[in-house]
Amino acid sequence: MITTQTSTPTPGGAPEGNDPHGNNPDAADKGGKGRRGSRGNRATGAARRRTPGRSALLRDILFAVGAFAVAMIAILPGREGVGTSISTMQLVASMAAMTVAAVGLNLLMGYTKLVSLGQGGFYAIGAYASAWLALDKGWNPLLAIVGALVICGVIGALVAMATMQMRGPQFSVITLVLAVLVERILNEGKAFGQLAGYPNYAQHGVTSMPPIEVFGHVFEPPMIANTVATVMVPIVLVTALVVILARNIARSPWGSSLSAIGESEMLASHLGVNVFWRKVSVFVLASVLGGLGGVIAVQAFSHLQPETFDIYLTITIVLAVVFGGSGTVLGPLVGAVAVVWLEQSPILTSVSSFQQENISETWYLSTPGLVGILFLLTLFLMPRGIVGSVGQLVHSRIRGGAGLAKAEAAEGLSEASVESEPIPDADPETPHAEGVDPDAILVIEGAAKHFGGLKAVDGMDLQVAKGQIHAIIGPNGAGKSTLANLITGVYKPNGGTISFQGKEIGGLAPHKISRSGVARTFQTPQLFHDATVLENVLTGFPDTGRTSLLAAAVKPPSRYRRDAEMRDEAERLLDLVGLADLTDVLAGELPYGKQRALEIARALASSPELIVLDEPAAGLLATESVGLGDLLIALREHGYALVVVEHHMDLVARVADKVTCMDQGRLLSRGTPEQVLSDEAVIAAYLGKPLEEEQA
Ligand SMILES: Nc1ncnc2c1ncn2[C@@H]1O[C@H](COP(=O)(O)OP(=O)(O)OP(=O)(O)O)[C@@H](O)[C@H]1O
Repeated sequence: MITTQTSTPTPGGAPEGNDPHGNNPDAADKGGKGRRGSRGNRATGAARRRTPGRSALLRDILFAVGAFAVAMIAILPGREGVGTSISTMQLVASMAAMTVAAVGLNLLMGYTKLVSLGQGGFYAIGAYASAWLALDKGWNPLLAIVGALVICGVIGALVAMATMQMRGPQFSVITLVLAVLVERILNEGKAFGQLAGYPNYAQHGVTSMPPIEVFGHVFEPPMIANTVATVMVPIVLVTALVVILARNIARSPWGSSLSAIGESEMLASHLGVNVFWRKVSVFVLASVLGGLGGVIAVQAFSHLQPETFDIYLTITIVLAVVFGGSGTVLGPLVGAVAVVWLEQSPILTSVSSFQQENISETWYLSTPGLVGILFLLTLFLMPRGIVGSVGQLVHSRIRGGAGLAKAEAAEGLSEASVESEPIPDADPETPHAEGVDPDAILVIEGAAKHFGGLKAVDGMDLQVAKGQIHAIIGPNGAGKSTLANLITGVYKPNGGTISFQGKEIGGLAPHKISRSGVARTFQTPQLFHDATVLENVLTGFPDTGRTSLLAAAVKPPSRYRRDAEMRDEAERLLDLVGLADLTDVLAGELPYGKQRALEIARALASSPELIVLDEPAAGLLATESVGLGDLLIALREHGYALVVVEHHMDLVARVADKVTCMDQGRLLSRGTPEQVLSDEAVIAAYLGKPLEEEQA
């Protein structure tokens, strides 16, 4: 699910005031000025901006304090260092190792919907590499850990770059093969102690890993009776830190970009996300966290057992994520703790014994089999996992269907809503009211797109100026959507040029075109149905594509400020399109017409210069269509250039400044709505029927 975006520093470290889309503190101030002139609750805008930042900071501090407190409480039983606490501390360490690996996998599988079955492989690489560097290469143990994590990151990057064009089963199978290969190589390769394990007394003449030593302080593992297992302190603190940083990431625009990719890669790229590199980044991050899980295991147990790193390890990590709640912040922690506890609990041992006694001594489901059954039960009975299910229950109790009722009760794209809010100018520096020179910002010359022998677009020209609504009409299959897709980068043209604000954009990736100031809406609204209306708009801000991973994880103070600004701006845009009362309603609960309005609000969040709308009136009621027309006119008056692919001629006749009619990929007619809609050739192209019949 798309999580609420919290504040974000200016992406790429650029000064915030220089954001080309105007989504910066200054822009927020502009919004603030606009609001002062308009409706009632606007006076509280500044107060609202400050409050979310403060409460978010407070929530984050509480979460961090809670995480560190739980971590320290977990190792309290080992504070005396008595022998009986060894097994408890090893259990806690196993939970910590599993949590860290599961947190990494959750970013990949839960948010990005890339189901990797290779996490156990990275766990093994982290474990073996840190042991190998420390023992065979004589590295300082701390440095060996860093080296192991770098190795995991590099291998993760190579695997990611080789597999990121794949999705679904292909990707999963390749990562599964990776996990199997890694296990065989590490367990049987001569350098790593063959089947005897590594490090291992028989093969290497050492009994255990050298413990980490920092400034003369030795971090002892929970292995020796009457010795305090001091390594447990860094283990649980690192685990808590990983959970905190992962929460920051998941709730940042960077995290939203992962959810966007999980929903639809095409949509994510139109939101300005470089999908390939974002997927590579999250895979590398997951690989490093998988490796860190293995490192923790080595530090806690001081040796490696080959049988620990079989394919069952990978399945256990996947189970931890699914059981706890895939795509939730706390799910991997809860799942890891539950699964590790269950595996080592007397319950499963008793069940195994019961099977042996009552079913067969030779055929019975051992722990992996029983955990497998648990996996299946989770998928069938609780697909959202523990945290996801509890969250859903709480959410529905709190909301009590109020959201849906609100969505049903609220008016559509009403005239009042359109007039209520001033819209930010597309470019405040440039005058663009009617009568002002409308220089074309979009210039298409000879554009062509062929699908095999079919010329979907065949030598089209088009010019669209600031503050102009240019409607594209034509019978079904004329090439209108293909032209829209050429402008927004979905297709690379086979010929011709497409320049936007003087720069050639033909053939650029959608995220680059989006970042240059072109937004779009789709024939069928592409929304995050499990996210709220407000969260959907928040994904439209350029931050989704531009926030760095480091900024997302660390969450500097500027993020809180930016978060408040974005929320303020998002609420204003929702007011503009008539959804102000539905901010907390799930997008999937909105009627179709309001989903279209929401898509427009999200498009506006990127502060575009040009918006391409693909059949925005499709599926709208007549009253909604009127409201949509009002909104389009309002957008034009504020300088946006609009390309509207549309079949509804009443809407076209009312709002368009210019109309281009296409047929069989070519220009059929162009002019004012009156000229084009009365053109004999256009009428003939619509099967000889009056245009009203075509749209019916
Ligand atoms: N990805 C594709 N692969 C093959 N052919 C395609 C593809 N996309 C569009 N076409 C074909 O290109 C032609 C133009 O399609 P396009 O969707 O652009 O028309 P349109 O004017 O938008 O039609 P409609 O009004 O029905 O949406 C059609 O013949 C269509 O079948």
